[in-house]
Amino acid sequence: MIVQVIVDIPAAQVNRTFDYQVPAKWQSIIQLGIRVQVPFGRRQLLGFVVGMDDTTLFSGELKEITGVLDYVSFLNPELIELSEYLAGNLHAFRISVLQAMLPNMLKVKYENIFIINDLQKFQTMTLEFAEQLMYGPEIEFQKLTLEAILPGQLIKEMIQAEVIELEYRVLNQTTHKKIPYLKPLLNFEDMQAIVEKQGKRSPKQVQLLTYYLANYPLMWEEAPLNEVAKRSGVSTATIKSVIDKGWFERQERQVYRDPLANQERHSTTARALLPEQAIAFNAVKDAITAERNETFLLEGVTGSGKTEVYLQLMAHARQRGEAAILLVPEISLTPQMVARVTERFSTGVAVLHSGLSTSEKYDEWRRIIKGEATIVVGARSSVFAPLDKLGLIIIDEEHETTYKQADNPRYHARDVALWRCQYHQCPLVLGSATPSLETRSRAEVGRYTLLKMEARVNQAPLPPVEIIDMTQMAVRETSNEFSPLLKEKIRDRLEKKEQIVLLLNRRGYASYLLCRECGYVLECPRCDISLTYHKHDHKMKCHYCDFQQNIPRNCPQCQSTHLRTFGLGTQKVAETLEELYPDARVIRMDNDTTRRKGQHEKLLKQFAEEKADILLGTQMIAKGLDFEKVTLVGVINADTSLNLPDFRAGEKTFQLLTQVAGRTGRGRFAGEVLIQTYNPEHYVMQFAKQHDYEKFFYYEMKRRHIGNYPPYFYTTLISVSSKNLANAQEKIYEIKANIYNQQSSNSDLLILGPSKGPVARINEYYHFQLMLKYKNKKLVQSQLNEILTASQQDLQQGLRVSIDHEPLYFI
Ligand SMILES: Nc1ncnc2c1ncn2[C@@H]1O[C@H](COP(=O)(O)OP(=O)(O)OP(=O)(O)O)[C@@H](O)[C@H]1O
Ligand SMILES: [Zn+2]
Ligand SMILES: [Zn+2]
Repeated sequence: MIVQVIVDIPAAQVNRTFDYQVPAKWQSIIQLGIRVQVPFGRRQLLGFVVGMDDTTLFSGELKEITGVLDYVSFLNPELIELSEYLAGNLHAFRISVLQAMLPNMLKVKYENIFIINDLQKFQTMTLEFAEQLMYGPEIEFQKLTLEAILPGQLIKEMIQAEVIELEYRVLNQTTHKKIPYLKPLLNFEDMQAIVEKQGKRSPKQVQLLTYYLANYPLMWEEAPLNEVAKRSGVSTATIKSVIDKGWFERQERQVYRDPLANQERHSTTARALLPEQAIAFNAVKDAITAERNETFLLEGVTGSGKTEVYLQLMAHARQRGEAAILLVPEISLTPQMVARVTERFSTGVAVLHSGLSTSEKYDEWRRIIKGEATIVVGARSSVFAPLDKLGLIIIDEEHETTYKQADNPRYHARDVALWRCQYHQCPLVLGSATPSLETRSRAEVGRYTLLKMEARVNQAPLPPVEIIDMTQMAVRETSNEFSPLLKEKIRDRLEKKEQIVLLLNRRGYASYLLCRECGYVLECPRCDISLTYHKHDHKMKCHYCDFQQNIPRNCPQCQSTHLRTFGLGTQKVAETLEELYPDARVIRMDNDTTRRKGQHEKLLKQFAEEKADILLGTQMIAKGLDFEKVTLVGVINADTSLNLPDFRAGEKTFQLLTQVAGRTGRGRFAGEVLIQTYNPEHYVMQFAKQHDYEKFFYYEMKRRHIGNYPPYFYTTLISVSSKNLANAQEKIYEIKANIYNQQSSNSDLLILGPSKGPVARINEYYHFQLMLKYKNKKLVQSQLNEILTASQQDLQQGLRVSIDHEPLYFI
């Protein structure tokens, strides 16, 4: 048997498969996607099995693999095929793509252990090898495989029969969580007899036995020890004493860590769909039933009930025995969405997100692999969930930039989903109130099917939006950030005991330190950008490289003591609110207050329970929230994100404003929105005022057409960075010249730059970039391949070269 292996080094020379022989002892356990150890030159490397065959095209003598690392594969044949497609399409190394598909667990250091679940069976099955075999309740993986004491086939059989189980153990932490269980060893009559005999002695033990007798036969099998203690009202010491007496037995049981354990769950059932919901539901349902690969854009205004449509579609797929993936932008920001899914489906849901510990995440993946979870909810990387029978993928808030990975491999979850749905011949649903221009324009030309939901579930109109012209305000004298109208409306809602959401647009915005004498702005010594003031620890920090320093007493340039912080932070706004409305209860939500795990959920829960009047936050409060009592939304500064050097600045600002405006008027109470801006006439403000995504879309499309931007052109950003300014500069010009030489007379390829990145120097690295815009992917294919191939060599010369297709971030 011959295996094709991708070795674990991201480099052009090894960006292909290598063939190896498999010794007989391992042949029965080789599967696609498992990791093996192979000799490579003088080294031993890790690699992934991506193909199996009986023959090879290699003419020399093949080497043999030297070890097997997995018995369970986290990659199925589909994902292996996908990795090849993605690597080619993204100009990334195949190994980087494979790595991105795996749960983090397999990327950290770990040891492999077999747990023996059934000692008796294990002993019987391994009888003939008993002499060589040393083991306790666990057995080292190495013993069984690398030293090949047991035949692979036997190991496989024992795994299948669940006699043994493979566990990856990170450092010293157990991955399978165990909890103690208690099991009575006495029967009913014996227990009764003991209680009678004991009389007044050992009252606590009697209390425990009486509890068992009273609840017979409940919990007599075995029950969690802590639960027994709690219910019967005895201490764990008492339980220990009855175990010592031989009346009870203590057992260890493996449990899956439940990431949702601390949330209350009510169960819900499908609601009767409203007419627009029903039309959308039926269209997608038909595609699921017909096993048709069709992509739908579900363009539904905020509060139109998209989630209910998702839930019923997932239920339909499950009924047919198929799995479904629901992608959300960021799980910690959308606890309500996760709750809705788990409330609807009581079992078989896996929730994956970055907030989970490595082990928790691993548990969830194992449930997916074993087919125990067929509905997967998660952020970007969940699109790789190894489900075998996919019936549906849904991407909620499809316009969100978090769906694109910011570093290598720079994949977009939407492209991955398109590929997987085609593979499985199933539909893809892209949902949003404000779709990305790319998606909406594909619906325009019929490549995607457009489904619209224009009415809100509560049958109420979208809330009226008022634009407040901040240039008209006597700003200099009013010392705060609130216009008189916004102040008045806040007071009004506080009096009525209704709730308020206030957005501070922090995108592209920070507070900095300025000398009022000479105008000096404190900058990062390693990056060409000003340092940001952090109030909570009173430090100046760089947002690019983590540099930090104390606030200087004197200006480094003129020694003056007149240094002042400028700019608006949530902390400062919260202070102003406190001055203006001393009795109002304010929740502040930003990176500082939500750093700790679970903090998002906690703050949102407080707000939901009306333990606060005002929710003040950055963009993290803009989406997904569904609170009936919110009747006022205020945007404190709408403009900051408009001024970014990014052709999508208008689109992103419009999406943000529309999403946050949608947080009000969702229930029985009417809502209202105030947007403070210094650009009241700007088209983004005007269309946001009208809640008119469609008009915005056509207008923005015209601008993109004139500027030759996506979706009319494909874009690729090539960046070069180096500590040496001249080298970086030289390299970027060389790349440009190469592309230009081969394509000089082509009007379908435009090259912008080279230019310095928006921040010219980050962490001592100088950045230069080149933007390619083209109509046909073939135009640049070979040049991009060349750049990738050379990148390893460049790296050795201190040059980092990267290729980013359809960049969403400009750094
Ligand atoms: N068919 C229905 N009957 C009754 N209530 C419904 C129905 N569908 C949805 N709802 C309720 O309407 C509210 C709004 O729905 P949902 O949050 O799904 O809207 P959405 O379109 O996802 O909004 P957004 O884009 O603003 O997050 C929710 O409270 C939901 O429970
Ligand atoms: Zn810095
Ligand atoms: Zn100064």
